[in-house]
Amino acid sequence: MAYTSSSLHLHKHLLLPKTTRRHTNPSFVAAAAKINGVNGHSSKKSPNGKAQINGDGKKGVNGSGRKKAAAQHINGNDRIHLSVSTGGAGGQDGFGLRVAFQGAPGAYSEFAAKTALPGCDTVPCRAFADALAAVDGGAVDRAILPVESTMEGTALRNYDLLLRHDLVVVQEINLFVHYCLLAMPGVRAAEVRRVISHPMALAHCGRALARLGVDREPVEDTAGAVEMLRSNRMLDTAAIASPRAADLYGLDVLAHGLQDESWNVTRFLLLSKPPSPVTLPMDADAKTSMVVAHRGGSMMVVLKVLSAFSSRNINLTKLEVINNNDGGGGGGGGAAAGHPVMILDTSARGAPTLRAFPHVLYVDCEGASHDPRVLDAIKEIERFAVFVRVLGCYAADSNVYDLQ
Ligand SMILES: O=C(O)C(=O)Cc1ccccc1
Repeated sequence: MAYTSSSLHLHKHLLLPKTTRRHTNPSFVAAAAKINGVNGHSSKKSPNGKAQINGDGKKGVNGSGRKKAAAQHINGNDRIHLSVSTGGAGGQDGFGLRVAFQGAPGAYSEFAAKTALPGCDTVPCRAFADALAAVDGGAVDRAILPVESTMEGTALRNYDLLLRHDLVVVQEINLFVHYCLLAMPGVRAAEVRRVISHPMALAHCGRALARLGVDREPVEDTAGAVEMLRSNRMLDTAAIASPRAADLYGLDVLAHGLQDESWNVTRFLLLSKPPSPVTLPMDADAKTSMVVAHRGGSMMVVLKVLSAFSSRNINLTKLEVINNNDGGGGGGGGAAAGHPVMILDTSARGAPTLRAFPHVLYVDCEGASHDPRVLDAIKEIERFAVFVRVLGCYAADSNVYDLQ
């Protein structure tokens, strides 16, 4: 992406306040662990009443409300898995829904989809753009998209894709991403010359790969890398993917926990065609995501946006500043010549139009989009912004779900 951005929020303590971490094993039976302290290092174990991940897509496979306890050790953090009950991460099962994801079966995005809607049927797509086109065109009911990670901040390319479509955010899912190094059965670590994976996975494991002294090659997705190893019987190449992918494709795990940071969480958004098919429970904590386009002078605009929310006591969970061509000095992360952000404007009567904006903010706030305080804040922002589009209003979920 040619433009630059600066993330004012995406550090782990702001991304995931008061985190509850929930574990799902490959058959999606969940257990939960509550981590007090946000970075996973100081995990104070505390029982948590309920977790909500269903079995492997079949009704009634898990134990409703049954409590379980177990301990495991990853990256030096002891955690306790506590309880199991029905329902997806957002309390929905998703039976009968088709969810498009990018990658081959076993990709992290597929796990995220199954965590959100355990009963859904997942539909693999070659590219994220294909997944979004599938939901836009009505071929599937939802698409799942990774939009930010604790290690790399906002996935700007995926935000770009999201903004070009008339889709709404219906759910958020935070997934703990645990990377393994996988190879064909019998291959030893010393024989590996090259590692293939999704670019994000390669970036997240940069230090480990440098230590191994191997070449890196990006491919479409983590599970696709595993599939490629298997079908081409590659003996000098390893893939970075999940332990679940190792099981699924019958590969050996050469190393666990390859990520450079032990706390590696990716946030995914579940998207649907508007209007949102999800009704928020009355007592749900909600979040609203929006994009704000403005004329430049980012820092002043940022201050005004902050004031619109803070004067109404509304908390922000994300504020990302994008500037592409203001010649340097636009604030945030600086500026660089590049392409404007293309946003589909669905507000006007008639066909939605794709509009180009050089200065954009991505904002997530606490509260529902119909909450009078949030509505007022948006009205205030509209007085100085060029364009505001609400991307969705959904239940806030600060849990971090974990594959075992
Ligand atoms: O390649 C995958 O498995 C994906 O789903 C994309 C991805 C890659 C790394 C972290 C999170 C999502």
